[in-house]
Amino acid sequence: MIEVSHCDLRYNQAKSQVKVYDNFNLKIEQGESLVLIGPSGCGKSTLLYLLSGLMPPTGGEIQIWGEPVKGTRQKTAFILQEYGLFPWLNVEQNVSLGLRVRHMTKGKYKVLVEDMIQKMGLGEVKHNFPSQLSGGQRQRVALARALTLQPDLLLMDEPLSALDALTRERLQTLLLEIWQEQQLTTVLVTHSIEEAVFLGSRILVLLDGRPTQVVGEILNPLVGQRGYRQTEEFFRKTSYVRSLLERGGLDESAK
Ligand SMILES: Nc1ncnc2c1ncn2[C@@H]1O[C@H](COP(=O)(O)OP(=O)(O)OP(=O)(O)O)[C@@H](O)[C@H]1O
Repeated sequence: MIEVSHCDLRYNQAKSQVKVYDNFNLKIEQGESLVLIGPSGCGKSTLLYLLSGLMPPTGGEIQIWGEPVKGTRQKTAFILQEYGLFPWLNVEQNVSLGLRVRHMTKGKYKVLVEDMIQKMGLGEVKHNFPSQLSGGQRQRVALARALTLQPDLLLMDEPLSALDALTRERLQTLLLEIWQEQQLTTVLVTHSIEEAVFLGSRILVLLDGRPTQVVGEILNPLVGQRGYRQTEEFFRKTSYVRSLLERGGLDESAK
C-alpha cells in the first residue's frame, strides 16, 4: 500500500506562504488506478511531486510498500505534461535512456527496447527525433520509456491533454490495457471528466481551497469493462463527478 500520512506542503511565494496540503491523508492500494481531478491550482501536480519523492513534504510522511519515501525511487515512473523527451535523441535512444542510465548492457537493453517499441506501435518511427513525431507518438515514446523500467508505480500528469480527441481515446485504451495487463499501480491527473471515469478505478475530486480538500471519492468498479464508455453507469458517474466539480466551484465563489 501507498500511504500519505498527515502530510503538509507549503510553498514560499514572494511575500507569503501557500499552504497546499495540511494534515493530508491518502491510501492507495496496490493495483489501483487512482485519478485526481479538480480545478486548476488545486494541488494535483503537487501531490504527484510528493508521491514521486521529487519534493519532500514539509510535514508528515509518505510510505510506498512500507518504505518511507526519501527522494526518488527507481521503481516510480513519472510522466510529465510535456513528455520530457530529449530532442537530440531519436525514439530508440529516448526509450532506452533509463536503462542506459542504469548501466544495463546494450545486448540486454536492445531486446527490451525493441519489444516495447513494437508494443507501442513505434516501429516505423524508431529512428525519428521528437520534432518529427505527432503528439500521440511522442506520448507513446514517453510511456515506452517509463515502462521499460518496469515501474511498480506510474505517475502521470495530464499525459494526454495535448492530443486530438481520437488519438486521446486510443491512448486511453492503451493506458487501460497496460494497467490491466501489468496490474500496475497508477496515479493520473486529468482535467477531463470522461477520461477520469474511463481510466480511474477510484477518482478523487479535489477542491481548490487552502489547503486542498477532497470533495469526493468515487469508486468505479466497472472501469476497464468492454464498452464501458457507452453504458448508463458511465454516464451516471461522469454526471456525478461534474456535479462535485460544479459544487466545488460554487463553494469557492461563495467565500
Ligand atoms: N514552485 C511553486 N512555488 C510557489 N507556489 C507554487 C509552486 N508550485 C505550485 N504552486 C502553487 O501551489 C498551488 C497548487 O499548484 P499545482 O501545480 O499542484 O496545482 P494543479 O492542480 O496541478 O494545477 P493545474 O491543473 O493548473 O496543473 C497553486 O496555487 C500554485 O500556484
